[in-house]
Amino acid sequence: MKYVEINNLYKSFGDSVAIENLNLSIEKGEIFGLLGPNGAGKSTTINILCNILEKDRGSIKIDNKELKKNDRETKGKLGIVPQELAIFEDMTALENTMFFGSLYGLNGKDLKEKSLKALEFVGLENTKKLSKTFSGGMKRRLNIACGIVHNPELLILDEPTVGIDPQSRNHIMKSIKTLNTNGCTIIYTTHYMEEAETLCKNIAIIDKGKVIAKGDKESLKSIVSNKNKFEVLVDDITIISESDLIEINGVDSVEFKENKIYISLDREVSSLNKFITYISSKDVKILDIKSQVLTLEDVFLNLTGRKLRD
Ligand SMILES: Nc1ncnc2c1ncn2[C@@H]1O[C@H](COP(=O)(O)OP(=O)(O)OP(=O)(O)O)[C@@H](O)[C@H]1O
Repeated sequence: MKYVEINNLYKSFGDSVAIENLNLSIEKGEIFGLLGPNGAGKSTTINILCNILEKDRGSIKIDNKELKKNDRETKGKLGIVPQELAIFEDMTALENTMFFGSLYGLNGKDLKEKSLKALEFVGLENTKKLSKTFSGGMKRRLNIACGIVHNPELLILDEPTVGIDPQSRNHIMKSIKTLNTNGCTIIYTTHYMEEAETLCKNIAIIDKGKVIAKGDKESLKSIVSNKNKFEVLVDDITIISESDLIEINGVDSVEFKENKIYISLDREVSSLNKFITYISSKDVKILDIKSQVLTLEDVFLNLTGRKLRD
């Protein structure tokens, strides 16, 4: 079931077009990745989704309802974790989450309980200090707690891991997975393709305000190639026959160099197992396998001639 439907969304700032007839649909319960380089239009798209910015034209439906200004019911279903930290530095973590919870209409015991739960979720439940004393990663985690305090059905995260240490990054990635497992639909914008690969099932790659490719990871990669390539180091290559290998279903090409086999396999056929079984049957030891599996970076490079990150 579709939870978010964006049709022909258009937004310009003066002469500069930020979003040009963007179409996206996001399924209920998925983590959807919006991947693109700086200036691609990710923040503009999600700021329109959250009613922070007004669109020029196009339509947005959330949970089958056209998004309108000041729609309290839809607002209550959304949680936003903005790219710029939206926390009050002179308040504690709990004061922050309680403030944001109250904006969503929570109050009394419910507000305190949900605020504490959100802090526990991001691992900040025992922090009593003012937020200005927090590390960058802790501030980012608090930013997330403020966005989830009211248990949103749809959580939109705008580059939530920019400029933080690997430990906080891992914590955030894990939290997002758990939120999703608990039923929250998530839109995750990033220019880190590794994050999109790890978290998201479906991804839209945007560039210069346009969707240049969308689909699940495998279909995006098949834009570039439908082959996976491996470099396999063996202890004795002389026992192996190139013609036997090429006979294996799904093997596209084979090349021998010194004690290495360079093999290209059809992505749709699981032939790696058969290849390994063949090598083992010859009593040859595999010393190392290096995968040259395609990444979303390759897809972006192929489509635009540029890298995601300069
Ligand atoms: N308030 C604004 N006024 C003028 N131009 C803007 C404004 N906001 C965004 N833009 C322009 O719109 C385009 C899309 O910007 P946007 O911030 O949506 O990109 P992004 O993909 O989120 O990039 P980043 O990762 O750098 O935030 C850019 O060319 C940007 O300069």
